[in-house]
Amino acid sequence: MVIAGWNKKYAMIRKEFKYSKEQDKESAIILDSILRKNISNKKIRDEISGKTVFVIGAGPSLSLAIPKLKKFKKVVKIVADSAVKPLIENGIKPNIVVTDLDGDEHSLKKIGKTDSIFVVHAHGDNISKLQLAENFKNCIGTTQTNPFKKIQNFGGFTDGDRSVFLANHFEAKKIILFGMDFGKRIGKYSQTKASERQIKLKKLKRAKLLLEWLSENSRSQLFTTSSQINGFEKISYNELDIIIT
Ligand SMILES: Nc1ncnc2c1ncn2[C@@H]1O[C@H](COP(=O)(O)OP(=O)(O)OP(=O)(O)O)[C@@H](O)[C@H]1O
Ligand SMILES: Nc1nc2c(c(=O)[nH]1)N=C(CO)CN2
Ligand SMILES: [Mg+2]
Repeated sequence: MVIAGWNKKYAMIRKEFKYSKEQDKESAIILDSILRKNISNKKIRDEISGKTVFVIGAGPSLSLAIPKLKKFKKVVKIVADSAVKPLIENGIKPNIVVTDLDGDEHSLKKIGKTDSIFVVHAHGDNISKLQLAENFKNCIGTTQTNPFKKIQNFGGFTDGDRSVFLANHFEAKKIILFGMDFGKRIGKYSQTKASERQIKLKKLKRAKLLLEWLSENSRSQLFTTSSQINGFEKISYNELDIIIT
């Protein structure tokens, strides 16, 4: 089931970014046809339900977070797109990758061969990239329109906030954010082209508002090590040992 109120949020996003519902649907249909061996939700639920999970984005604070993250080998890490590359370069393995396939292709393909679970998002502007999903051993597909066949909708917009909506959907006990700064600076690890900076900043603004909206009804405990988000408790890296228990 789609999170209550999502369709209204999606209508606002379509209006703000001038997206076409028809193209979003078309993309989802193509992804559905590509996902011949999509995995069951049980696998992903087992990773998340009742657990503390980290959601890792590609904001400026990711550089500071990486040395801290190395300590927490056993904590489930849900990693948004461009954050995958710097993490694997530092020996940190994502358990779940949330991507609309515009992160570093080489890193996505490399991790796609392992047992990490991929949550691939189809939208009207990534149709040409969907074929990449064939490289992922464990993969599920998502859309921002209505779910159908193998394609699901857990809510959310950018890869980072969609990771939080995913963790919320599968009832994580605690969700702790890293590299999720939003604000006016795009992180150096983000694969954003110069021509897309303005639109990216607008997307980040929308993503933050969606997380604040989610926090109003979430049953997960929400924390952030990055900049302040209403509804999330701001914590320091020193507090992690206590909070993850
Ligand atoms: N200041 C920031 N700069 C970059 N990413 C950020 C920032 N703050 C939060 N994030 C989160 O990190 C995620 C991963 O960053 P990345 O640059 O890969 O995004 P992206 O792949 O372009 O995202 P999307 O495709 O969803 O727009 C973003 O989806 C966003 O939610
Ligand atoms: N149609 C469309 N949908 C999206 C897009 C986008 O560029 N086009 N980008 C997203 C996150 O970056 C999420 N959803
Ligand atoms: Mg992306």
